[in-house]
Amino acid sequence: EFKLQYGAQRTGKRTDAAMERWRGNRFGQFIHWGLYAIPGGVWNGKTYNYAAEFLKSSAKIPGSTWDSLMYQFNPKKFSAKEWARMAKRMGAKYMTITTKHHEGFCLWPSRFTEFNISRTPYGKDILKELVDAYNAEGIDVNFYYSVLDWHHPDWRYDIKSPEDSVAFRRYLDFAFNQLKELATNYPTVKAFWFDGTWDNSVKKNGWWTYEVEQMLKQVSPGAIVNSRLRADDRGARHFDSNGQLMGDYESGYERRLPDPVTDLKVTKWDWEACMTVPENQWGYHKDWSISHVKSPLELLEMLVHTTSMGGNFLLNFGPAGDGSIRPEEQRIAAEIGSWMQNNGNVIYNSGYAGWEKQDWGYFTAPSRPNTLNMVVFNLPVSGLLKVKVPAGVKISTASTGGKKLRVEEIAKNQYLVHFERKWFAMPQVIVLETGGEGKKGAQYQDAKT
Ligand SMILES: C[C@@H]1N[C@@H](C(=O)NCc2ccccc2)[C@H](O)[C@@H]1O
Repeated sequence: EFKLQYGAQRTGKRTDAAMERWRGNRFGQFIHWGLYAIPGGVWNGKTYNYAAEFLKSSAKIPGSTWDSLMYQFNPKKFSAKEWARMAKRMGAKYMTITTKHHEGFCLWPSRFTEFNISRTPYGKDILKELVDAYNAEGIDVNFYYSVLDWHHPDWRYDIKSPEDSVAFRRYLDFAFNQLKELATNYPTVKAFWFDGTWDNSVKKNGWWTYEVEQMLKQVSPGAIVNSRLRADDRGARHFDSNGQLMGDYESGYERRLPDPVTDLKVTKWDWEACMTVPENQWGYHKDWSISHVKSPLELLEMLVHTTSMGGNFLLNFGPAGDGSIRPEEQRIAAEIGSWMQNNGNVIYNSGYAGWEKQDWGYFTAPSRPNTLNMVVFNLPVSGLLKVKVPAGVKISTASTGGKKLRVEEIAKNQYLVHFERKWFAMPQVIVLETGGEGKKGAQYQDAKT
């Protein structure tokens, strides 16, 4: 056990109302929008296949050239209300917006840098427009903030000299002031999503990450911060040197999900997975033919998978430089939304059931006791869905769309749900009621081998 000043401030899940709301929201929309959306992965006629929000580094563009994109930022097709309505139809309960990405450009009129929205032809406070439009639709707004900042002269990747130390301290003060500005000026914001904290410079200043968490929770009571913000006294990140999760939820699942059989440890804490639609594009890229583009159904399965393991799913949208949402993303919002319309109850306020994963799909546990949801993605040719229950649990009924299905107890703590449907276009939901008595005197004799 290490004695830590800047380690985890709490063990176990937060149980306050703000965290229960964040947890119950389950499904969020990530939005990556900044100057990188203007070139969209193409520079001087050349398409760069790397993530579009890194075009500055992948195309080796000088800072002054990149920064002058600010004078072109004038999204004629931007409508915060339209974006919010689309997110509502998709069934997102929260939205996380990049206030400042690695490029350092601020979507709000920050008084701590000129490199912000007020200096663009657009001029208006995009952050305020988005917060107001999404909140008006009943969707919570969270702020993404990159500590890594390619624009700020005092940013350092490591601290190798007294000069680095002095400069980086100025940078940390700048970032602290920006964060306090964000928490103060946008009081309805619920959570802060930190990124760009993997460099040695931040790892050597774990105290600052602790101070930021404390300040945000003072300025904005109930505020939620992700584990990615935090480094402890010894530079350990996400989990402190004693193995305790820092921040309020684990944010290490980026473009990957925990395995439902081998990674069950994640069910012990709150966590969120964030996901791109292409293989690796967060900002708008003009050419999505360069990688696999996930279908609405692939993404819907990831949402259900995440809920089944007690996590939140943050699905990314990368609006174009003109403020339009590309057709692929519109279709994803519409198709996921059509399923969520009728089945959102298996996602919202639902989580890990603690039952053994089966091949046909995922269990989710609603807040209502003695009921469980089966979300079926893969129908076995037998039409028989295997369910193994924890010792002593009995299944009394199974129904889909209000229609009863035959439930057959076939061995100790094992049932088959008869689901004779031969084909379906969207995942099917079966509701299980538990309780009651199993077969009287049922003898399931273990074989002698
Ligand atoms: C949530 C995602 N995190 C950012 C990311 O992958 N940064 C890693 C990175 C930072 C700098 C150069 C290469 C790669 C992405 O741009 C997204 O914002």
